[in-house]
Amino acid sequence: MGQRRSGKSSIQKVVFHKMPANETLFLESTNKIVKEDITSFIDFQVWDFPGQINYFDSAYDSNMIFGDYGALIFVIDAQDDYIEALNRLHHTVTRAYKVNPDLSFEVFIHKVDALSDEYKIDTQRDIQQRITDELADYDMEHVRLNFYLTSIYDHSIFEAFSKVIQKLIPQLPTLENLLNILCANSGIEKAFLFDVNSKIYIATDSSPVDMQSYEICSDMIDVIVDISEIYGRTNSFRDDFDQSQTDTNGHTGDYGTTTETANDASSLIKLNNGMILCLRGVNRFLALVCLLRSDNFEKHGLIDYNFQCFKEAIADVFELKRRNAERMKHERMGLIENVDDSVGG
Ligand SMILES: Nc1nc2c(ncn2[C@@H]2O[C@H](COP(=O)(O)OP(=O)(O)OP(=O)(O)O)[C@@H](O)[C@H]2O)c(=O)[nH]1
Repeated sequence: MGQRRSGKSSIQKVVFHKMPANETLFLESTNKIVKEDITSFIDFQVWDFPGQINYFDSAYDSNMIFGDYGALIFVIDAQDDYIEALNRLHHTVTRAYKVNPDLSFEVFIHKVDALSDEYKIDTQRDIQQRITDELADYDMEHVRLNFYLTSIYDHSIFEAFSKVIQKLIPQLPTLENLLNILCANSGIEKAFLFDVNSKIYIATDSSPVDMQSYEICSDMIDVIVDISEIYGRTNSFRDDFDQSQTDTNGHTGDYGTTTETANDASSLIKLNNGMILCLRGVNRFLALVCLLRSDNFEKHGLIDYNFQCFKEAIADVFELKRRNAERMKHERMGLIENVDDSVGG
């Protein structure tokens, strides 16, 4: 949500449709709610609310708008006067919180590409202060809002979206734990588990994320996708991530003739600062990208073995999730049958 022209549709197009940032200049204003299904390691929907609609109008049902959702992202154009946007944010938060207190509120202070570093920080501080004061005036200081400085012209929008999505993944602590174990036992400096389609990272190990490592790991996905689209046997690494195997060291892998090799996409890039970037396909949607010192890569047999264990553990985590979802579905159906029985009886 957010004011007109604040950049909502651009964010959606850049993150989920790979639209180059400068092409968003030609996007037309959205005039109805656009719902988009994202199919990935978890299935979710992204709704784009047109800025021109006043959804506080009694014609709109608050339960429908704020009801069953995980996160509300409010986009504020930092290059514009944001007082009106803050009023709207305040109304939105107070109304949404009443309907759905579990909703996480995420504020993207957007289009910061044109602002100096100092001005960015001042803007964030000002926005944060104003909205906190306003919420406090309405006895709502306990409602937590998270703030991000974003732009579609750099990686910040992917980083912010990653953090929003991570909060919606119940398995996050398990994934982080697995990454920590993998890093500690393989001499890996930093590891990210990426959703290949959107370049959102769904988990990372607990060492601090420095922007440079994140950017280079995220860029590696683009490089590999591009190379595989040109030289891979399948048409698209992204579409057929589980069927392709690329190796930038010169030899192309044996393309998934068996399911054993199906998820074995792998690639190595040696950087000239003595570090190695390593990508491994984990499943149809996910890839692990890690950064390690070249001396640690000498033990690559160990790394391969550890990685295999990691991959199996990830498969177990998602298999458990699938089985739980199925069990809940059956339980619900059982309940419905019971209700039918009792109604029929
Ligand atoms: N400089 C800069 N411009 C941006 C950024 N994101 C979006 N824009 C521009 O902002 C303008 C409006 O973007 P839209 O995505 O159409 O805005 P919207 O919020 O969806 O607007 P409505 O559909 O009217 O609600 C476009 O010209 C984009 O190119 C950004 O990060 N930086």
